Amino acid sequence: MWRRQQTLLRRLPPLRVVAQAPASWPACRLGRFCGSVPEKRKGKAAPLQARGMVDRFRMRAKGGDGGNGCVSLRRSRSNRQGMPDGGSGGKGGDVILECSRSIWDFSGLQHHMRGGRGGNGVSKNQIGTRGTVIHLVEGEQPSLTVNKPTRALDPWDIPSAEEHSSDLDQIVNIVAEGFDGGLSHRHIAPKHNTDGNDTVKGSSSHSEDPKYFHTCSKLQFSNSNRDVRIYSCQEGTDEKDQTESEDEEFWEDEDEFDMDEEEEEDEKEEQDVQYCVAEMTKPGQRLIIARGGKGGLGNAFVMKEMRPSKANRQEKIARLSTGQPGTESILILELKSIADVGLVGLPNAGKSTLLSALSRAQPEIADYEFTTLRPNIGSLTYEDYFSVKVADIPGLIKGAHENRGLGHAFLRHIERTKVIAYVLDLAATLNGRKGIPPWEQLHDLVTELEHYQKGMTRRPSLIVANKIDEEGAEEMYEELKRRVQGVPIFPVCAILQEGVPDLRVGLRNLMDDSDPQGVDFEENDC
Ligand SMILES: Nc1nc2c(ncn2[C@@H]2O[C@H](COP(=O)(O)OP(=O)(O)OP(=O)(O)O)[C@@H](O)[C@H]2O)c(=O)[nH]1
Repeated sequence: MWRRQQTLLRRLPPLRVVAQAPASWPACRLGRFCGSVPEKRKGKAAPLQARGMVDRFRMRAKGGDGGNGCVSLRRSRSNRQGMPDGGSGGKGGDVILECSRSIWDFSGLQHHMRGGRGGNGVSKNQIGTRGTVIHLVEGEQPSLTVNKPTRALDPWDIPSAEEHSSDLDQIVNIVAEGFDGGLSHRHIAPKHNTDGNDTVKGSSSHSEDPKYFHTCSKLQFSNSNRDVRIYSCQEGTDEKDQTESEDEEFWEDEDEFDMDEEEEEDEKEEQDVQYCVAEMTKPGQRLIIARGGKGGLGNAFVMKEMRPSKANRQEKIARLSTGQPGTESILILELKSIADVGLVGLPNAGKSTLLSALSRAQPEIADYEFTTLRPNIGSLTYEDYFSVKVADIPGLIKGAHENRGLGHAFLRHIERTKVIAYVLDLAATLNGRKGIPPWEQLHDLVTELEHYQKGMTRRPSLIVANKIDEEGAEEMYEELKRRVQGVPIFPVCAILQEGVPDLRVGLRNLMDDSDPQGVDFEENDC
């Protein structure tokens, strides 16, 4: 078994952890293709992948095939004909998706996941042995108890843009709770999550059974505060040669399922995707994404339990001894932040500076556009220990919905925020700069958000009029107040942290506010 693990390890590339990773990636949305594997299309690289962060990922999972039952006779002096003693084959391994705090993004994930094949039955009534594991991260130790959340790597510990989390997130061990996402089965009912916290619930599955995880090593590719880990476990050790050849076939498909092609294929197949079939938001949640096939029956079992007639005995034994194939599914994994407040602004407006002023986050700040290439999340804690998560997403530009700039790629991270804070640069047109006036910035931002999701701008919002320290900014601020109504406007100098305490109060008020309130400004004003 050890040799086999080594073989598999060699074949799998080591998993990477993205060191400069965002802190909080709570929800993972899964979509399942109900159609067949898409036709190969060569071409452009996926834009997000090119930028380093993988927050959308397509993968194919295949449960391990069940091992074959053994046909064997034990002969003795007293029984020359022999007694059937062939053991049944082991069940193929399931491929399980697990939500974990230590995953940053999908960059360490394999596009193909396959559960191990169940071991073939052997003579003397032994069933296929249990326990071969596919490791996803090099160097992790096998664990006997994986049915609880693990904290192998705390995202807050990784030096990057995120700060130390002060909120005491409850680590809820939902542990599968009979969690059968049913993804590996024929029918999947789309799940509509309303509160962003619920998850798929279902009937019982193996994952409840501690036995099932026996000798299953959990190893993770990593992501975040809420994240996803995939591992595969197997009941039954297979016979080396047989499995290896099957594995090779599976990995060979990799070319046909190339990462570069996936993003563009997504567009083509939009109509085939069942969106949001499951959401994983709490550490420890597990989802079986492909089930291992049942093992074939050994002749000892068939003879004892089924007592086939002499006439069809051989045929029946042969038929029942074949292990069943594992199921297969193709999924899209998508990361979504669950921040409370989303900072939205044009590039260079000072969002990252503001995030670092509001919280202890230390995102990259520079005097050029698109410094922020991935969302950063900071935690804002009040005196009464009320905590608010603030997400700073890469700058939006006009036409983002037509995929200009970083496009809509990151907007999904603020899709669930309760409050939107529009960060406007008061100094964009001052001192000879050729920027956009703040009210036009706001107009562009609102337009882009509405393009992304209708009604998005109706949620509680405020405006951060940043760079009030610049010469002429006061006048711009007055003009902005005149043109924009309906939302509070906070003059701020993020760099000197001026106006930040008031802004904190304003954000808190909006968090407590139950009445939706959006930006309201005269069209002809902008
Ligand atoms: N004068 C002044 N400059 C500021 C203020 N806040 C931010 N800046 C500067 O504005 C520039 C852009 O700041 P960032 O925080 O990187 O802006 P951003 O919106 O995150 O930019 P992107 O990453 O491109 O989206 C930096 O040079 C900051 O020093 C402010 O209150 N006053």
